[in-house]
Amino acid sequence: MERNNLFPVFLKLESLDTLIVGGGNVGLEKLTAILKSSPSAKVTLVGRTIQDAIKDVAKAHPTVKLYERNFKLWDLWDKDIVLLATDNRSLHEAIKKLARTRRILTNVADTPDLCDFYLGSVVTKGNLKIGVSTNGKSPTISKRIREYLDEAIPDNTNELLDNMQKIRDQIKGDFGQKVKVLNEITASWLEEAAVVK
Ligand SMILES: C[C@@]1(CC(=O)O)C2=NC(=C\c3[nH]c(c(CCC(=O)O)c3CC(=O)O)Cc3[nH]c(c(CC(=O)O)c3CCC(=O)O)/C=C3\N/C(=C\2)[C@@H](CCC(=O)O)[C@]3(C)CC(=O)O)/[C@H]1CCC(=O)O
Ligand SMILES: NC(=O)c1ccc[n+]([C@@H]2O[C@H](COP(=O)([O-])OP(=O)(O)OC[C@H]3O[C@@H](n4cnc5c(N)ncnc54)[C@H](O)[C@@H]3O)[C@@H](O)[C@H]2O)c1
Repeated sequence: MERNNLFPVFLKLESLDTLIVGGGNVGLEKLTAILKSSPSAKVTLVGRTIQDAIKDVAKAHPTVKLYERNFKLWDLWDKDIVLLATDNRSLHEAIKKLARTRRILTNVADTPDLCDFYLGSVVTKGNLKIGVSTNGKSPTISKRIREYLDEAIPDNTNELLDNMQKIRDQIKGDFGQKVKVLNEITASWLEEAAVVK
């Protein structure tokens, strides 16, 4: 069976610098996806033209900066992550090459072959976050799995995490003992979840 070899990570976009090139529908989609998970992400968006909807989003998010002009080489200089969302494929190929020489991780809209990483569908319940990837096979199925998990995972999951954190801070003893206790008290949670299922 084929398998998904992508390595998932959860980025702290408040302390990284992200560049989006393109101020159209796809630029808006990428910006919205980022801010939904990370409302204080530091994002610079450069677009020859920028949709009003993007301008509205930027007004509500002070960490988003907009530049209504063509992409310039120096836009890459202080960036960690780049998302390309223009309607110009050869521009995307050229920027991707430049970004690679600077070791900047790049996502290229509609061009999985040029992507260093993909965005995923995201389920969030308080501190719990689940990222879904179909390896680029079907973004629609990613979305459906997100909807399924969103329904299936109880809204009070964050209380469970808060309680576990308290218990984790209170348990004394060596590391091995602590891990044993934490596993024992959560074993029943898994059984209960199985019963509900
Ligand atoms: C998760 C999400 C995040 C986001 O981007 O916001 C995302 N796509 C979403 C939705 C979505 N995108 C598209 C449709 C229309 C139906 C369809 O085409 O299938 C729908 C569904 C809808 O909107 O209902 C069009 C599309 N997308 C890609 C291509 C190109 C290609 O596959 O070649 C085309 C064809 C364009 C064309 O043909 O013109 C490629 C990618 N899209 C990915 C992510 C990456 C793989 C994720 C994975 O592994 O599953 C990857 C590889 C790159 C990337 O973008 O990082 C978001 C779900 C949000 C949610 O949870 O609601
Ligand atoms: N809109 C969608 O949902 C969708 C779906 C599938 C595929 N696509 C494809 O994705 C691409 C982008 O789609 P879109 O709807 O966002 O297009 P769009 O025309 O709305 O936006 C393109 C953006 O790129 C900007 N741009 C072009 N050249 C630039 C440059 N040199 N520097 C800076 N900005 C520049 C434009 O000013 C504009 O803001 C297209 O190739 C489209 O075919 C879009």
